[in-house]
Amino acid sequence: MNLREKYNIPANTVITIAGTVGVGKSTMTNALAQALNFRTSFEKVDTNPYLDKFYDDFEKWSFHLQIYFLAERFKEQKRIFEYGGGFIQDRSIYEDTGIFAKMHYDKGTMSPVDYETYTNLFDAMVMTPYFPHPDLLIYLEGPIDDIIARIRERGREMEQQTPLDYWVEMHKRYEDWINNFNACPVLRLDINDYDLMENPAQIESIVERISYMLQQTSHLRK
Ligand SMILES: Nc1ncnc2c1ncn2[C@@H]1O[C@H](COP(=O)(O)OP(=O)(O)O)[C@@H](O)[C@H]1O
Ligand SMILES: Nc1ncnc2c1ncn2[C@H]1C[C@H](O)[C@@H](COP(=O)(O)O)O1
Repeated sequence: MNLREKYNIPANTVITIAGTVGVGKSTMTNALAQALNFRTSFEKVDTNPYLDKFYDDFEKWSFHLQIYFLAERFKEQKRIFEYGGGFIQDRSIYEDTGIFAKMHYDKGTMSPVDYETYTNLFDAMVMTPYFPHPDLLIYLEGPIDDIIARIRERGREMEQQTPLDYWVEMHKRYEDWINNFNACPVLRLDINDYDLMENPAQIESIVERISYMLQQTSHLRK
């Protein structure tokens, strides 16, 4: 019996993993997908044609990058729907607008007119009754110093050149964002309470908590 069956997790469940850059979303996505025998939906960083340019010049490329991410995530949403669920998704679509687009607008690196065009498009595509929300959002959180250490350790060139203030600001915004998030149920995990790299078997206790949350919120999906 696999963990999905053991903990009664429906085969069509869709779980999205949220949290700031470097917190461990991809690592968690892989571990959970393997434990539950689910498919994965990843952000494609290496093939993103705007990401490097964006880190070089936020002002010039913010709008292009947000439109690109929106299109990519929407295509992934369609793929998940077509398979009938059973997915772990690395990063939620809600973070694009709630964190990234808003932060760049507030900081002046996305113009008001671009921000309005983007949020209008986002709301028309996503915040409608026709858009299926995930069954659960797992929010990964932890101290900023640990997260910066992970960004360094991963070593993506464009992220190394970005001022530390950028990650600090993002970390703060994430805390405010998650405290007000209500598009779907949320399970919060502190990265210092588990270590999937040192101890992969800990995934079972996370699956158990997921199962509990899904049972507590099952009335919302009927
Ligand atoms: N439990 C952990 N302990 C130490 N390092 C970790 C842990 N989980 C992830 N990492 C490392 O942190 C970095 C960022 O993790 P990643 O899963 O790519 O984050 P994200 O997808 O949120 O950006 C990677 O180098 C990864 O190997
Ligand atoms: N919507 C976004 N706007 C700007 N930058 C973004 C957005 N979504 C992801 N990113 C960046 C942040 C990281 O450099 C990479 C991948 O994110 P990660 O959290 O490491 O999976 O893309």
